[in-house]
Parts: sequence; structure tokens; C-alpha cells
Amino acid sequence: MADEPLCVDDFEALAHARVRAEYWDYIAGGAGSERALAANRTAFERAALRPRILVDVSTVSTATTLLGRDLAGPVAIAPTAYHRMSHPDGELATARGAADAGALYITSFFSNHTMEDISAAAPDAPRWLQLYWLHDRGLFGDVVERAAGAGYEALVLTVDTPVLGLRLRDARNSLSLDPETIPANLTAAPTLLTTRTENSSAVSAQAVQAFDASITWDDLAWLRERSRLPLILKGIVTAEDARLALDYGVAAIAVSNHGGRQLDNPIGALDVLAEVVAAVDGRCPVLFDGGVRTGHDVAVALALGADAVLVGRPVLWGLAVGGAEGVARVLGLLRTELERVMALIGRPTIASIDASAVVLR
Ligand SMILES: Cc1cc2nc3c(=O)[nH]c(=O)nc-3n(C[C@H](O)[C@H](O)[C@H](O)COP(=O)(O)O)c2cc1C
Ligand SMILES: O=C(O)C(=O)c1ccccc1
Repeated sequence: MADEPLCVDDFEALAHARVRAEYWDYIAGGAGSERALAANRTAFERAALRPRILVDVSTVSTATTLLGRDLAGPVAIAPTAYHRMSHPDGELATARGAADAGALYITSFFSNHTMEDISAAAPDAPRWLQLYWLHDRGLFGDVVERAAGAGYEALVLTVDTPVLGLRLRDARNSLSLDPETIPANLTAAPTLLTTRTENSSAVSAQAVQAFDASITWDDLAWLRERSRLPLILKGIVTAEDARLALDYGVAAIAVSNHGGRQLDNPIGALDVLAEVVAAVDGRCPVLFDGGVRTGHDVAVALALGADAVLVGRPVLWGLAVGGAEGVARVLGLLRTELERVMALIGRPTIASIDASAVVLR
């Protein structure tokens, strides 16, 4: 079959043909001139793997552990908003696909199904909940308090989005949201549910209305009082903030530039990974996202010190192409590609992919 997707990029082309143009621009786009978006990919082109030979790779295992949870592999689903833009079954399909693939699913707070319904779609699968700090502390506290009971095993506070990046594609499209694409966790606050604005993006309007840009490190204690779940901060890109995060007792750090959607930075996410890994110095797991598209990319990020990687857009491409099955296939592809790369570089376990496996050109 000529159309059979054989790599993640094949899914992108197929998904593009299926997703409405304005939604596609929201998913694909970056901030400003999209330099950060492009840099996330070009950074990987500067990293080369260093294969070792005559190692027994007759058995290769991608199995790993994160915060005490055994996972089939080191590739997890990054939190992305509004999955019904990609498929009518939205996050329910994503949850089933993730469970089939044995992958951790970090559910976006801005999901089109409630966090409880998403959990119920795949009850025993590993799942974390991503949070945006809301102006509405009542609503925010309620969400935080519900998370553990709904089966979420950790909270991921996104810290790179006090305001939304300048998404020119969305502004030019006057991006509006259909009723089925409203954030289901926020229906108690209808004033946050703008679906249409003149000459600007409704997504951006929702973020402006909802996000509290005043929070600082000391507010983390407030979160802690409401949930005993481990806390991960997502969007750390400097050694200074990595050290502060450790001082504040985080369980893990996610190095990310939000898929190039926030600051229009000429440096790729991968370029800052080593700085954060050095500052963390093994004291907590480090996750990485931004531009991971192949098993080779996964191996590079692990060699540079990440404990696991997250994929954002590729999961949405799989979702658009084949619902739950498409999500599982994208994740499965990345895992089998990683297995092949591990064999080819003579590193048969995740732990054996150390700094000697990569060189930056
Ligand atoms: C359509 C879309 C929506 C996103 N929504 C969220 C979100 O709700 N919360 C969040 O923390 N990050 C969000 N992100 C950022 C991702 O979690 C992740 O950092 C990024 O997509 C990784 O880059 P990649 O798409 O190149 O894999 C979003 C990204 C995309 C593409
Ligand atoms: O688009 C995004 O990157 C994003 O994180 C987001 C999530 C919810 C509302 C608005 C933006």
C-alpha cells in the first residue's frame, strides 16, 4: 500500500490532508517568525550518534521507569490542547492509543473531554495531568484536588506560558473554535469559553482570560497544600531555574520551549538540554520535548541526558489519521525505530545510552 505511513513524517502529510486548515495552522504553527519551531529540528541535525560495535544486541529493551512507574519505553505524550480539532473522539482516543502503546499520557488541562472521562477511557494506563495556573483559584484548586481521585499520578505545571506566544497564523486566520472544541474542564466558568473573536485568535483569547501571569515560585506551596501528587515543572530552559526548581522540591523537570510556540528564540530546545542536565546533576529526572520525530532523535536526547522525551504534534498527526489506532501506531513506530537505533549503536538498554553515544558538531 503506497499510502501506508512508515515513519512519523508520513503521518504529518496524511494528517495535513484531514485537518481543517485553521486547526492545522494552530497545531503546526509556532510563535512569531517561527525561528524556535525551526531551531527545534535543526538542533537535531547537529547531533550525531557514535556507534559501538561487537556488542550483543540480540536483545534490546526500551523499558524504563519514571517516578516509580514502569513504562514500555522512554517516549511519552506531551500535553496538547483541543484534541477534537484532530479527531471527533478527541482525548478519549488518545488515551486508548497511549494505553495500547504502553506510553505515559500527559493530558492537557485544555482538553475537550473532562479529565475524569479521559481516565475512564483507559483506566489503568499511566497518566499525568498538565496544569495552567488559572486566575480563578476556586476552579483551579478544584481541578488540582480532583486529579488524584481521577487516576492522575503526577501534576505537570507549565511554566513557560504566563501569556501565550504571538501566534501569527492564528491571528491572521481569526481562529475560532467549534462548540465541540471547547475546554471541557472549564465549563464551570463559561466566561472563559470565548469561541470567536474579531481579527484575533479565540485560543489566544481563552488563554488571556484564563491564565494567571502573576504566579511566582512561592505560589507552588499553594499547589502543594491541595495535592500530594508529585509536581513536575514543564518549560525550564536554564540552569538557574533548574536549580530553583530543585530547591522547591519538584519531582522532575521538563526541558521544553513549548514546541517553538512561546518565545521566538533562535536556539532549539535540544541546545539547552545539556545545561539543565548539568545543573540537575542526577537529582531528579529530566524530560525533554521539541522536535522529536524519529527513534534517532529519541536516542540523541537520551544521550544528552534526558530520562524520557515527549512528543506533541506527532501524536496529533496519528490521532487525525487513525484515531486511537493512529496514536498507538505513531508511538509504536518511534519505539521500533528506537530499538533499531539502539542495536545499531551497541546500546541495548536505556541506561546504556550515555553521553559517549553522541557528539555535537
Ligand atoms: C497544538 C498544541 C497544543 C499544545 N498545548 C499545550 C498545552 O495545553 N499545555 C502544554 O503544557 N503544552 C502544550 N503544547 C506544547 C507541547 O506540550 C510540547 O511542549 C510541544 O508540542 C513539543 O514539541 P513537538 O510538537 O515538536 O513534539 C502544545 C503544543 C501543540 C503543538
Ligand atoms: O497552544 C498552546 O501551545 C497552548 O499551550 C494552549 C493551551 C490552551 C489554551 C491556549 C493555548
